[in-house]
Amino acid sequence: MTTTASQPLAVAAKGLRKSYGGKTILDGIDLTVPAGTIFSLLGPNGAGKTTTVKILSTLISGEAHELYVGGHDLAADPQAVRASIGVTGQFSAVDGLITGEENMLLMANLHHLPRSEGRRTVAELLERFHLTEAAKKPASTYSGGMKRRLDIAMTLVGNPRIIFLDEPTTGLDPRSRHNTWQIIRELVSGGVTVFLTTQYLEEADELADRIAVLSDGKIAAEGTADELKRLIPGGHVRLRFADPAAYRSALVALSEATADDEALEMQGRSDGSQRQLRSILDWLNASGFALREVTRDDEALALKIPSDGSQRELRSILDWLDAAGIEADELTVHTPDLDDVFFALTGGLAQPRKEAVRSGSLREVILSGFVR
Ligand SMILES: Nc1ncnc2c1ncn2[C@@H]1O[C@H](COP(=O)(O)OP(=O)(O)OP(=O)(O)O)[C@@H](O)[C@H]1O
Repeated sequence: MTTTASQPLAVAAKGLRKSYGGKTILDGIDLTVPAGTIFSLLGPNGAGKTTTVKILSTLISGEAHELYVGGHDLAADPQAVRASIGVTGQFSAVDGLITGEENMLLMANLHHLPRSEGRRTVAELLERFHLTEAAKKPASTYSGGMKRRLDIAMTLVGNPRIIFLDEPTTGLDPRSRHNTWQIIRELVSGGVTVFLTTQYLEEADELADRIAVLSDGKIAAEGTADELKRLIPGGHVRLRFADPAAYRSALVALSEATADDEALEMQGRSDGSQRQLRSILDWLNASGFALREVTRDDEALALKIPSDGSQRELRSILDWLDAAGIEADELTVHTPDLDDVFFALTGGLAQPRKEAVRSGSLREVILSGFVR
């Protein structure tokens, strides 16, 4: 299997391209999926997710500088790739006219499993996917969730090490969706690699070790859910004060830090020591902190400070509070959710922010007369 320095790779693609009639669908994308992990390809309708899955699972051809699946060179040995993967597409492979068990046995035949081994595997999988009771009923009588479970169970008959799940929970109710997530987690804990496409950001957030956002035929961003959330503005640290005096002190400390050194000297302020002010200014410089974007919530006695929530930034905020002798009663880190990331990266409209925080620059705060 292809490996990085640390881990074998289930999928390694470099410069993957696909065009239909002169229209570029995939514009040279790179994908790296370590074995035994869940990788999610996220993108809006028509982004090229299914096309990617189809190429990686040998259903259609694509061009690439390098394309390995399950350690096999896809161009040189597609048969070996097929033997190591399972695919569950958007459109179910389940035949409604025959029973669930018959659907499974058909798959066992397709995989040339000996009869007794086929029966044993099918019985085990039906049991594992809670379909034993319904096994003898026509699949057309199954609910959407049962059909999806049967579909995934059918994919597992050949014991694949890599599974491609193309939008596996589209159209499922929340309970069935959670059941499917549980199944996916169990698969991965058994060592299987899952390559998942989805339009549900929550799904990628829940399941994926790594996420790639596909937009306009390119990977717009890739990383863990947390890394992606830090890529876009919107993250902040919220400081809440129980004591109105402490809240005002924090505002005063910040407001003094907005004034430049000269102005401070001209003001001859006496309620903040030079050392304190210096430490605040140092902190602001060190953290690259955009002071004008601090917002306040007078009712909640809370300040919202833009931050990526990283350890470094949290430390500098705490250092600043210490240096200014201010004690906040609560410090919470808010990162944007994947919805924000998705809209920002795929060019959609940004979601309205969720918190109802009165905003205004600190200068506006001061000018409004709140801090005297
Ligand atoms: N056989 C084909 N011939 C021409 N164009 C195609 C073909 N298959 C896909 N496309 C086009 O390629 C683009 C990507 O399609 P694809 O199905 O990969 O997107 P997707 O990200 O899976 O979208 P969805 O979430 O809607 O399933 C779309 O514009 C689609 O119309």
